[in-house]
Amino acid sequence: MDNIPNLWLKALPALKSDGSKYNRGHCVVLGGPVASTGAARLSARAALRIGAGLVSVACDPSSLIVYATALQAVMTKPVKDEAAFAELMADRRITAVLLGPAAGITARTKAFVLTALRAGKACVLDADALTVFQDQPTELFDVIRSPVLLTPHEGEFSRLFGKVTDREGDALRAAQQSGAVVLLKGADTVIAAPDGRILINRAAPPTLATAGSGDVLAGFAGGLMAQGMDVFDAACAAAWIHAEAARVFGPGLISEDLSEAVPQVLRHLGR
Ligand SMILES: NC(=O)C1=CN([C@@H]2O[C@H](COP(=O)(O)OP(=O)(O)OC[C@H]3O[C@@H](n4cnc5c(N)ncnc54)[C@H](OP(=O)(O)O)[C@@H]3O)[C@@H](O)[C@H]2O)[C@@H](O)CC1
Ligand SMILES: Nc1ncnc2c1ncn2[C@@H]1O[C@H](COP(=O)(O)OP(=O)(O)O)[C@@H](O)[C@H]1O
Repeated sequence: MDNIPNLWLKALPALKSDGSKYNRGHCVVLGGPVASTGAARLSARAALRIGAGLVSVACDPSSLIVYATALQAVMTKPVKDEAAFAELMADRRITAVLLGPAAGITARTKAFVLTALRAGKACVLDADALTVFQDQPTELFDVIRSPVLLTPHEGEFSRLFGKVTDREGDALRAAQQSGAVVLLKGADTVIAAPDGRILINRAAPPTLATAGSGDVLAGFAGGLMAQGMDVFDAACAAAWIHAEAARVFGPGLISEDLSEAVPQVLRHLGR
């Protein structure tokens, strides 16, 4: 079935007139090292634009100066090691965590993913947060109990689940195997849930084939999940809004433009 707004529009977070930023959720994005901060910044801005009340980049103290200088509404949380990240994850006001964009294929990234999952957080795992489990994917699947969204492109998908031969069947099998919602990116994006739900986001503009657009998509999903949206609905809404933002912006799109087109897309959706 095609991914159309009527399928998730009622679940899209709506503002309460007497609400505060704390009612809109807090999304934490894991930041990469000092030379690779752009991807997490794109994700964090996307999470904020889609409506999360607070967004923080959790980063190593060695890269703090870059994030702190570059970010404005997005906050920073220095975390020097796994224990500090576990302490951050114990904050019940943090309602979603996004890990992976340019995080690094390192033991630290793997440990932080496992820590967020063991804390029971709603998580979006993208890019390096998937690749770090390529030698033993069951190490990841075994700790998935909370609402989790995996957002691989075909290269990342093949590292965890094997080569893609049938995009819909493979995404569904991956969701059932991992216990997570799987969003398999591509010109047509497949979103599959462990319970058998599956939608295809068709006809996204090819202008999305640009560096960092997947980081923005992960940020949209994380921002929606932080607001309490069901993980499958959040994945479908994020994929649709991502494509629509590209359509609205038109030619010459770079990843930075996607978040800036979100207000227009939300207005058209009646938000
Ligand atoms: N601004 C920033 O800071 C940005 C930082 N970024 C960060 O860079 C890091 C590396 O991420 P990455 O995705 O570029 O590389 P990687 O994980 O090696 O996989 C690529 C290999 O997989 C394969 N492949 C198959 N199908 C594919 C497909 N549909 N789309 C893409 N690849 C596909 C293909 O193999 P081939 O088919 O060529 O043999 C290809 O060689 C990661 O941390 C990411 O977050 C980026 O987000 C960009 C913006
Ligand atoms: N030809 C295309 N047409 C439509 N959408 C595309 C096309 N190529 C890629 N995309 C979309 O662009 C995004 C690319 O994400 P990803 O591969 O993770 O890139 P990055 O790592 O640079 O962020 C995905 O949402 C994917 O579905």
